[in-house]
Formats: sequence, C-alpha cells, structure tokens
Amino acid sequence: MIPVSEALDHLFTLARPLEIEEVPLREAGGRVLARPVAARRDQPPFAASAMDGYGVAEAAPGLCFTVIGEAAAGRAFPGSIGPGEAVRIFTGAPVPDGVKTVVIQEDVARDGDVITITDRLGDGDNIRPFGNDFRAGMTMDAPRLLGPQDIALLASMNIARVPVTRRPQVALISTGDELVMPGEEPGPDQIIASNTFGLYALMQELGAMPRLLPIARDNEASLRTVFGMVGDADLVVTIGGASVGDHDLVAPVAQSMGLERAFHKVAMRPGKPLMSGRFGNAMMVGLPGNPVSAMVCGHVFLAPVIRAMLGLGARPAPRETRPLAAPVPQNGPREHYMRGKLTPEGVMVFDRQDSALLSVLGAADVLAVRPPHDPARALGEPIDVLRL
Ligand SMILES: Nc1nc2c(c(=O)[nH]1)N[C@H]1C(S)=C(S)[C@@H](COP(=O)(O)OP(=O)(O)OC[C@H]3O[C@@H](n4cnc5c(N)ncnc54)[C@H](O)[C@@H]3O)O[C@H]1N2
Ligand code: MOO
Repeated sequence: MIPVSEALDHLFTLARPLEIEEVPLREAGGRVLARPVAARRDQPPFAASAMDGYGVAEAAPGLCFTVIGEAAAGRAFPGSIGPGEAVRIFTGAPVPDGVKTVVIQEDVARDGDVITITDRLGDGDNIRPFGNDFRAGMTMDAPRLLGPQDIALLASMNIARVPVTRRPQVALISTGDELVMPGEEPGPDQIIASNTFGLYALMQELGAMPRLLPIARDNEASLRTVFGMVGDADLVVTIGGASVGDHDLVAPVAQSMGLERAFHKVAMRPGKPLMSGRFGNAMMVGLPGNPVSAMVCGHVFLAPVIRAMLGLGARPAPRETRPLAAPVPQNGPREHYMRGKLTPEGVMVFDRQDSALLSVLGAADVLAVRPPHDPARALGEPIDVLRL
C-alpha cells in the first residue's frame, strides 16, 4: 500500500495534458482557456456618458444652457458645444467635444430648449473615460477556468473564437454480475449500478466528456469485450472488481490486455483497492466498487487528474481547516476520509462511516481528512476538510 500523496504523484505522471482547440465564444463557458488572449479593442472606445442627462462644459447651480442637439448610445452628436450650450445625452452615448460634465436630468429644470441646473447638483462628471475598462492588447491569462463573467469580458474584448483545452474523454466501466441499470428490474440478488452515475455527473461537472460503457460481467470474456470498447478515451475508469476476491478480475484482465500497472492499493479509507496504470494511449484508474469508496476516490483522485489534463495544474483536491463540532476517536493506519457536515459550530463527523452508505454520503458536504494514526481529537480542535 502506498500513501495517498504518492498515488497522486503516479496519477499526475500518467495524466497527459490535452491539445488546444478553438470553440465559438458561446460554447466556451466552463472550458479552460489554454493560452492568453488579447483584447482587440479599447473599451469604451470613446468617452461615454454614465447617466441620462445633459452634457455641458461647466456645471454649477443656477447656470442656464440652450440644448442644441442629442447624443444617444449608438448615435453620436456630430458637432461640439460651446459656452452656454448643452447636449441632451443618454447613458452609453459618446461624449461630444467640449462636454466636460454630464448633469443628470434629475438635477435640471427644463423649459423648452433651455435648462437650468438646480441646487441639487451632485458630485462627479458622470463620464467614463476612453479605455476606462481596458485597452486594446490587455490580456486574459491562461490557464483559466472560464466562468460567465469571463465570457462577458471576452465578448467585450471582441474575441469570437476561444482557444480552450480539449475536454478529456472518460470511459466509465461498471463491473459485476449483480448490477443492473437504473430503471431496469433487478433480480432478487441484484442491485442498481449507482456510483457509475455519480461519477458520470462528477466528470461532467469537471468539464470532462464521460461515456458509459455496458456493464462488464464478472468473467474474463465480458471484461475483455468491454475493455475493447474504450475507443480513444483519455481516461478509462473501472468500478468494482478491484479487490482480492475470486471474482475481482479487473487487474488481471487489464494486465493481460496491456495495462502497465503503476500501483495497486492505497493506504486510505475508503478506497484501499485503488489501482492505476497506462492502458494503451489512455490512463486507467480502477476504483473500488463500494459506492462511497468509488465516489470518494472520484473526488480525491479523478478530479485532480481531470484538472491536470485540462491544464489547470497538478494539485491535490483543495482542503481547508475547520474546528471539530464534536470529538472524533483515534484513527487507524490508513488516511481516513470521513463523511461529515459543516455546521455553524464546525465539522460534524457522522457516526456511520461504512463505505456502502450512499444515504450518508448524500447528507455530507465535506470529507474530514484524518492522517494515519491520528490521535483522538476533542471538540474545537482543527481538522482538514475537503468540500464535496
Ligand atoms: N478479503 C478482503 N475483502 C475485501 C477487501 C480486502 O482487503 N480483503 N477490501 C474491501 C474493500 S476496502 C473494498 S472497497 C471492497 C472493494 O471491492 P471491489 O473493488 O472488488 O468491488 P466489488 O467487490 O466488485 O464490489 C464491492 C461492493 O460494491 C458494489 N458495487 C460494485 N460496483 C457498483 C456500482 N457500479 N454501483 C453500485 N454498487 C456497486 C458491489 O455490489 C459490492 O457490494 O472490497 C472489500 N473486500
Ligand atoms: O477501501 Mo474500502 O474502500 O474501505 O470500503
């Protein structure tokens, strides 16, 4: 058994960064910007009014002006203004030559073409200077996971096609004679494949492209058939059949088909029988079948692998430190990822930690991480957590 950190190092060595592809801007949300892009224009490209009102050269309560024209967003006033003159102006309009300040319409009394500034006149010129937001050539740095705000900024920079890292293709293989798909009618000795779908959702959330392969049965021929269907997957994930029983055939069959195993078994709980290696052009990760084990390994190992493939860096899942809301007993020899919940008082670690209990995992929002042989800890002591 190797420590979690060593297993992660192996995985990062196996994970190959993916190529860059260009996508239309509207499809770039949630993707990873693969190289820096530069603004193709200044924003705003002219000094622009920030308010609806009147543009004048100088404002003071009591001053009067004659309105000589109008400037609207998308329709500039062609001329310039002189002393005693004003331009009716709207938010987003280019500020005409000669205008030094925009008086908001609430601070003006209008009579025909004549305006008088009232005593309420506020501060500020209400003008957004040319290039105030950004100048042409300003870069958005990469790598960067593009959120909605980034997409708005890229649009404003006039970037219509965005260089992003290709999405990793992930083939998910459930194994076991006992499994049927959700919606099917299970026999008396069968259960529903569950973590398969949890991992599918996790992969989608991380920006990968998961593909569900048919369930492989617990025999060599079936496993070989399904392994033959991985196509050009970047990552092959098997679920179950990873342990030491007579029906745990994933490692021997994968090895007979060319798996170069990097490790098998990690000193963690749950997740001990984890294995990984290179499998043709792909990397393979064999997850334990116990539903919570598979999901925990998804968060602890698969998520960092997908981020590394996307070019977001080879780093473990982020942790934060929180106080314990109740004492926890001494830990055993394996790093323990305990299901728990964040409360206003701190982390409440659940009593029931069996790795088959998806209802407990579903109630959890953190995994509290206990190092091997961690002594018993009292209420209020700090503990590392990994958010689910
Ligand atoms: N003698 C030993 N027995 C076991 C050991 C051990 O060290 N010595 N390790 C235990 C640990 S820890 C784990 S974890 C499990 C892992 O076993 P496998 O990876 O071989 O998984 P299976 O035996 O195929 O399944 C275990 C359990 O999970 C259910 N399962 C499997 N796949 C799915 C799925 N896609 N969706 C829902 N549930 C699934 C399966 O029915 C079993 O109940 O081994 C221990 N045994
Ligand atoms: O490692 Mo198993 O994953 O403890 O249930």
